[in-house]
Amino acid sequence: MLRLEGLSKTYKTGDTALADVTLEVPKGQIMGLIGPSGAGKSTLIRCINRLVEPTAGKVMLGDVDLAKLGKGDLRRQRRRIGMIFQEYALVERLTVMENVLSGRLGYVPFWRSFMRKFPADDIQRAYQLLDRVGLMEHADKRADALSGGQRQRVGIARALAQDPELLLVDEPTASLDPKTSRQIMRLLVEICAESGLPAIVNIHDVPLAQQFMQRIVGLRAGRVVFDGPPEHLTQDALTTIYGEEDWNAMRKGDEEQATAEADARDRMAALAQ
Ligand SMILES: Nc1ncnc2c1ncn2[C@@H]1O[C@H](COP(=O)(O)OP(=O)(O)OP(=O)(O)O)[C@@H](O)[C@H]1O
Repeated sequence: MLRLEGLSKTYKTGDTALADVTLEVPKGQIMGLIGPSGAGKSTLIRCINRLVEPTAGKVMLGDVDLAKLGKGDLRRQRRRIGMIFQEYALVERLTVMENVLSGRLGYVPFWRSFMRKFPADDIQRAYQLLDRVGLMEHADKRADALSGGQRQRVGIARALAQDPELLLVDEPTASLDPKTSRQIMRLLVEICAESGLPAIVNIHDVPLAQQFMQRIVGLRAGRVVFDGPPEHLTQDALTTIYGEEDWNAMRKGDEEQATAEADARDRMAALAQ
């Protein structure tokens, strides 16, 4: 379980990116983080793994306050947090299997990782994970030979290989088409439910968040202005999060995109006949 208590961040420039955020993500819950550009979503995720140093507050992962740790302890504790990124962050010239095994690097001694000698248990687990994300037959391919959706599946398997207690997911579908985005979201939701992992997903796409997240937290100017299930995310709530003008513009953009997708589908269907 993750608990943030009074988490705040003011950058040296004087920008207050997070102001007194308190929330809890229980085991197995997948929480979507939404909000306009500059609301503090990335800062929140980065304060949890301390890529950004919080100005105040606690980041409790189980009994440990990550915000308090010195460098050595932090390095060890970071193993407990799996990260999944928008741009996948794979090593392109390594195989899918090697990329998944790299999730174990925090656990194996340096010489073993240097020689790429991973324990048999790690290799067996990596195969299980590849099977789980539907990439078993691609294990020996180089990462740069995969599609975007397949790369993100590798990213998910690598994060899980770490045996994390928390997943932090930063715009996992921003580089993917709508259908692949939904497949990736479904996979993430299933995995969190199966393994009891709590997850925070930074997500720009509101309809996608509404479709897949069990809980949505809306940030505006560094503060939590909405926290509830997707069905409570009414037009009023969205206006509170995004502001009247921005929300209308976003909605219009979504409608245009949906019309364009439907149009493309119709044309493909006509061509197929
Ligand atoms: N390194 C930095 N130095 C100074 N200010 C920063 C830094 N990073 C972010 N900020 C500021 O903190 C605020 C929150 O930024 P953050 O990137 O967390 O928002 P976000 O919700 O993730 O935005 P986006 O959706 O555009 O990625 C913004 O006002 C931003 O200008």
